[in-house]
Amino acid sequence: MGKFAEACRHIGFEAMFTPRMVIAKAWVLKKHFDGFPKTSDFDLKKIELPNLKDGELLLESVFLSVDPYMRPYSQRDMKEGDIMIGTQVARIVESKNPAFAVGAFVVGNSGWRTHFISDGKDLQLLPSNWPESLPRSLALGTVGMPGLTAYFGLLEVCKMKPGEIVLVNAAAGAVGSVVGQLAKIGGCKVVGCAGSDDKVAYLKKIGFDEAFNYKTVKSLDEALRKASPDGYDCFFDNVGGEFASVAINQMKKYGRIAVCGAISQYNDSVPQKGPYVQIPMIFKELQMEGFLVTRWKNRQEEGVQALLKWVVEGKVKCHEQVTEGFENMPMAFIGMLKGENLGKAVVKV
Ligand SMILES: NC(=O)C1=CN([C@@H]2O[C@H](COP(=O)(O)OP(=O)(O)OC[C@H]3O[C@@H](n4cnc5c(N)ncnc54)[C@H](OP(=O)(O)O)[C@@H]3O)[C@@H](O)[C@H]2O)C=CC1
Ligand SMILES: CCCCCCCCC/C=C/C=O
Repeated sequence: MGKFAEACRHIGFEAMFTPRMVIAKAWVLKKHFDGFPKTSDFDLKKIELPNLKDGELLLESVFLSVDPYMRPYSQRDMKEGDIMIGTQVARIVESKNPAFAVGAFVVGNSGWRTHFISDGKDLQLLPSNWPESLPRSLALGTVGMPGLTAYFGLLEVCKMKPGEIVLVNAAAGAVGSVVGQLAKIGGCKVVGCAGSDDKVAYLKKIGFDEAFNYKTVKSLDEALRKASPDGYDCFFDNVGGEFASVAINQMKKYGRIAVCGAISQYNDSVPQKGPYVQIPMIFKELQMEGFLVTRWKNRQEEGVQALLKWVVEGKVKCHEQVTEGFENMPMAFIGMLKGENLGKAVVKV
């Protein structure tokens, strides 16, 4: 070590001159899921990160998202040994890119990792008007991808109009809880279904007109009819399968169904066979449209600003299920698929 570096070490400036070695932790898909994911399907790896090149930045994940799409995505698009796909809120800890300052927070799509290097192209800075008091984790939930799914799904796919009746399932989750609240803001009557009495109580607290526990009702058909004897104009379907097959028969004429998710089918090893949709589609003249939130990438700013405003004004309430510790990511993911979350499931590193 040279005299200058030695002197720096003594006065604590060593880190300024010694390139820091960062070991990132990452969760990989060890084995393709067979049915419901198990913790043994994941492996925790350590990866040594190289020094930054010009234009690059080093980021540290602060919150990571666990989302249902990861389950079908892993089956279709991942190989065993790949790092789990996912989004995080991350802090910039080192920067050789003038567009990104150290200390700023971004949303990244770098998978289940504690640290990563980026050239900035795939990063989204948190909006500059993000209030200091608002948890940054909301950028993964109500003011992020799930909130945008609710926003564009309701406006562009369901085409909801004031006075209409909206049905949403998985209603106490990240997408569903925003769907219900936006439909209320839009002047609709909202019916929500969720898988526990606590979730049902939460839905009523945040303004749903009717809510019931789909796991304990004697007949789903009767419960839907009781909640809205006139039927439904819009059905925001997060669940698919049996629920959707029953609900389609209670759509009003010219009703619109937004096929957002099919979580009841994601863990099936053998595809479900169900009743077919053609008869109600024809005689009720329904519209049923599948969508991915990414369709509205070019309107992301509009959606984020609208959601942020409603959250700041207190018109949209948020709840998060926060799991502490990066090592608990698989557990948080599995828990969310089992319905253990109220609101958005996130992991705090
Ligand atoms: N099309 C798109 O672009 C997008 C689609 N999605 C989809 O939206 C849906 C909701 O996602 P998100 O809000 O993030 O997740 P949630 O926060 O709603 O969490 C998932 C919830 O699904 C419910 N659930 C799990 N298994 C079943 C089942 N067999 N039957 C009924 N409900 C079940 C559970 O709630 P409960 O206790 O009520 O059963 C669980 O809490 C998912 O299907 C997801 O794939 C999400 C984002 C974008
Ligand atoms: C890691 C980047 C992926 C972010 C895109 C998320 C798109 C979600 C589409 C969801 C479909 C069904 O759940």
